[in-house]
Amino acid sequence: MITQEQLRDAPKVLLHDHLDGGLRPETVLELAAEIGHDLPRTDAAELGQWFVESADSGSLERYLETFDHTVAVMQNAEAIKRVASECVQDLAADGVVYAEIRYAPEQHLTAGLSLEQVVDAVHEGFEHGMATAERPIVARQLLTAMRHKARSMEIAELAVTYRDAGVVGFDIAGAEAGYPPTRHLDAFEYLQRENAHFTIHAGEAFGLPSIWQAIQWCGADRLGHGVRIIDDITYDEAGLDGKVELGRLAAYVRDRRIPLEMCPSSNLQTGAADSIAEHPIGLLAKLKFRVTVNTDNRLMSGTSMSRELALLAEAFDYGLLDFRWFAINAMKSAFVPFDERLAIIDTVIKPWYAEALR
Ligand SMILES: O=c1[nH]cnc2c1ncn2[C@H]1C[C@H](O)[C@@H](CO)O1
Ligand SMILES: [Zn+2]
Repeated sequence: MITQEQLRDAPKVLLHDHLDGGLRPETVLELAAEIGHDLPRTDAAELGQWFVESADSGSLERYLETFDHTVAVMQNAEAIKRVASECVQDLAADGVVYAEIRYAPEQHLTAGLSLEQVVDAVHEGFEHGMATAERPIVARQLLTAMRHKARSMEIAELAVTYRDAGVVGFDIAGAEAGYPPTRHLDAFEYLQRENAHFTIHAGEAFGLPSIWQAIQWCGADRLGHGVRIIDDITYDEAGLDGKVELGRLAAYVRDRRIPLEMCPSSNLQTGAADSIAEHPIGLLAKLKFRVTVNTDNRLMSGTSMSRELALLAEAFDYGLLDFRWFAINAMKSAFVPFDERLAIIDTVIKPWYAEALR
């Protein structure tokens, strides 16, 4: 049995976490009071509960409505810096040693900040967070463009401009149905020409065509969620132990070792999966897809990396060897340069597990 302490201490790698989905409820309250923004609750614990319950909606569109409040309080540089710093501190306290944290700069301009000022504020917040965290952590930014809007090219250029200043990649997010990845093909083609990295939210609220486009048209390095790849896999009722056949797309994803940024709790809330035990991650991990475990939105799901691992351990009987595999999978899939990935694997992840598994 893994103890709570081991779960927290185990070095974890997080590739999919939204900055505007991970605020502390107390911070939302304080920042809202500063700018006179009305919130649905006035007590921190109740507000935290409200986010989880409202996000627990069964649809991605309704889940996303809760972000109106977090985005509203992240419109000035001081607020953004604070949120960014606290995010890094909270992840480090939970044993995350490497994190890529994403947000959409275009959503933080209503009080007059420029896109560059937003990225600078997050950068300063991350630097502060890393310097003050209770454990060592490396935090990097991914810049997201909203898929229903039309600023992806501009945001992709911003990601390239800031590639040596804490930004390691690009992403698109928001409602998936009706907004296919190819809508932003120019941005993805530009990034490929610039030798830049990107991931795409795909196969969460829409199925295989979204995943296929993300990979075969847009050239995504990784898939955000990607749970619906399960629709291209046939397996009998015996499920995990029976006969399994991969379709061409699923085989391609596995053959090419395309990382899946899986977020179990978030998927239950948006209706992408019915329970942790039935979540495709069980079968995908068993079939040795490049599976990684992530939080998506800690505030909306009331979760943390160690909680996600605990839920999986309970459902699939995972132990330290599985956690080690998830951490190494994720670190191999990170967007920082190869030597930096290897250094964290060799000097942080492997030594901790070697000791814990002794
Ligand atoms: O899981 C998600 N799917 C699609 N979009 C998402 C998800 N979680 C957060 N977002 C959106 C809402 C945020 O405001 C935006 C940028 O972080 O990304
Ligand atoms: Zn997400």
